[in-house]
Amino acid sequence: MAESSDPIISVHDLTIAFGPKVIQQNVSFDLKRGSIFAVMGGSGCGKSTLLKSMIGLLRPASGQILVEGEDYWAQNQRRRTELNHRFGVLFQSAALWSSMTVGENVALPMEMFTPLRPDVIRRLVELKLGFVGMEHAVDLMPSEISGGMRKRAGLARAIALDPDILFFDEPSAGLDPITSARLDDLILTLRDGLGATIVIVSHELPSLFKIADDGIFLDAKTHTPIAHGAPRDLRDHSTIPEVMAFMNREATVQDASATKGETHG
Ligand SMILES: Nc1ncnc2c1ncn2[C@@H]1O[C@H](COP(=O)(O)OP(=O)(O)OP(=O)(O)O)[C@@H](O)[C@H]1O
Repeated sequence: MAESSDPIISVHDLTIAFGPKVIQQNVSFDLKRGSIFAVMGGSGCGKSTLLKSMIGLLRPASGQILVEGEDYWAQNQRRRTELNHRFGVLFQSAALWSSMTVGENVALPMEMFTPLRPDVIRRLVELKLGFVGMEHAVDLMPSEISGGMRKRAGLARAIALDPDILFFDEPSAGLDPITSARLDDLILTLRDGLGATIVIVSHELPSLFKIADDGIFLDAKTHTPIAHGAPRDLRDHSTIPEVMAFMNREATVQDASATKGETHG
């Protein structure tokens, strides 16, 4: 892990849009090296879309994403692909190839992007699966393992190329609370053990309070971030009604217009 205090990624005045439909604008934040950064906000506010623009799947309408000072979207495709090797991604579904064993899934990025010999790859696959406690599942098919195990296998694949920045989109979706808590511990281990920097999109507030030390809150109504900070700090100290309601799981936003809208009998 580099010792520099410079941000590993800086997002500057980003606008993300689908054609004329602006999803979020004026998005700016620094991703501190070694942090676990939460992208928060209600359904449809643009969390996954922001993630997509950070991992190279969606070109922003304007603004910059600097990866250690290098303007990601100003690079040609070849350079962007090189930068992508620094990124590990785990989507909600874990997205394992169903026709390949767990081990083959983890091996795939190494086969595609490294010149390593098959026996070396096999050893590395065992190491990666060992890291997530899945070494016994190397020869199983994805259909033979549970949802939590699939997530862990997806994690092993996400770290196949030793990325230093990991992106997780709803990693605990569909998991029971205990499996979800174990995944939190694994994410902390990835940060502390491998020195990775992690960006996480999640609605799981207990998980965010436990693991995230920074974040951004995207507002669906105004299409712009309305708060920055660690989820637990936003929960305890934010005075913004939308943020307070979200962080404290309140069904209604406590503001003047909401109170006015209440009817009694
Ligand atoms: N390919 C697309 N074309 C047009 N609009 C899209 C596309 N993908 C997503 N959107 C829209 O962009 C907005 C943001 O979607 P996104 O999936 O990023 O939200 P989210 O905050 O991740 O939501 P959730 O928490 O429900 O997963 C939504 O209004 C969605 O309908």
